[in-house]
Amino acid sequence: MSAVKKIAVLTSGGDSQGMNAAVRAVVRSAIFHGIEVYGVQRGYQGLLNNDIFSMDIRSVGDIIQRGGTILQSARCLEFKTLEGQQKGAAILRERGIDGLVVIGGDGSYQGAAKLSALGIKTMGLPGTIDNDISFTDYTIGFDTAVNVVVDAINKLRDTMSSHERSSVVEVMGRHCGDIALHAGLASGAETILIPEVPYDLNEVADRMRQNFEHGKRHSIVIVAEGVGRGEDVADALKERYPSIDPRVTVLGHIQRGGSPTPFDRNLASRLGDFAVRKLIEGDSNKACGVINGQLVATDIEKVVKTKKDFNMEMYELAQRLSQ
Ligand SMILES: Nc1ncnc2c1ncn2[C@@H]1O[C@H](COP(=O)(O)OP(=O)(O)O)[C@@H](O)[C@H]1O
Ligand SMILES: O=P(O)(O)OC[C@H]1O[C@](O)(COP(=O)(O)O)[C@@H](O)[C@@H]1O
Ligand SMILES: [Mg+2]
Repeated sequence: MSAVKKIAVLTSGGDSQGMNAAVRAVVRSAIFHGIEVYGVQRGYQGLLNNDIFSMDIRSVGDIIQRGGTILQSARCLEFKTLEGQQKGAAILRERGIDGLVVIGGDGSYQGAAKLSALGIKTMGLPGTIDNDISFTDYTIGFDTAVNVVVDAINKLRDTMSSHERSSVVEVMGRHCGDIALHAGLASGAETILIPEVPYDLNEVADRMRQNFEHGKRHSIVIVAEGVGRGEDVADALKERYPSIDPRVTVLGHIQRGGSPTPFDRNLASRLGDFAVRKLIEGDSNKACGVINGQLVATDIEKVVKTKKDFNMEMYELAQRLSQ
């Protein structure tokens, strides 16, 4: 006997590649288990607007390969208030919807926790490119975003080496350096500036000068947006070492677009199905993730309170290899 009869799914916060694959998995897994499933348009904003529609097997056809989210996403201030949350829970209850899968980041998770306290069974799926969610090794969209960054840096390397120039590349990651770190190691960047590790621009400039003196004619500096603007880092480096004259590239929202990698599609598919099975078992207020390849469900409060471990070993390796 399933603990839920009708469930809904929404995507919220910054979108990420693979959200569609997750929506597809939720819808098809629910239908497979004989549960009715609804889509909520535009995250919590759509919930408050009662923008909810019935979904079937075909409504998620031909989306596994598409970036963005067919359900669209939004940020909704009203939902941060108790009145907003009560209104959302009442709308779901009136429709007989007793379970909700929320695909989003830490903010969206907190909304899911509030709904759970109001009697709606909720499951969170980590949909964000930042990889800033604890109790999961990876978030849906992170792998694709890293691929976008590495692809861009490959292109930059071509022109930078032709002109013996340095490049400062600003990447996303509001409070988390994972995109910068993973893309930095994979693309052989000389310098990776991230919020988790303090840095000294004098040292960075000195290192670039030493490298130049030892025959290195171009270099890549990756700056996670959580550290500051790439433009400011470039100005500061030029001030300290005028002959560098770096060019700045801000990758911006390009990193949130494009077809999800097979890794992200598979992660999303596994997590979407897992969330539905957890709801069927009667579980609620959980964040679904994958740790060492195993699917796990952790209390949302614990997840939002815990800062994700930073991989210092990987950071040090990137430094050692980029002499
Ligand atoms: N503390 C909270 N309580 C209830 N809802 C919240 C809370 N924080 C965020 N939300 C909802 O989740 C939405 C997305 O959160 P946000 O932090 O912008 O993105 P993300 O989920 O990607 O971290 C917010 O616009 C809001 O509607
Ligand atoms: O889409 P916006 O509002 O410009 O937000 C940009 C932010 O969203 C992200 O892409 C993803 O962050 P969230 O998952 O928390 O929404 C960050 O890397 C970036 O700082
Ligand atoms: Mg967030």
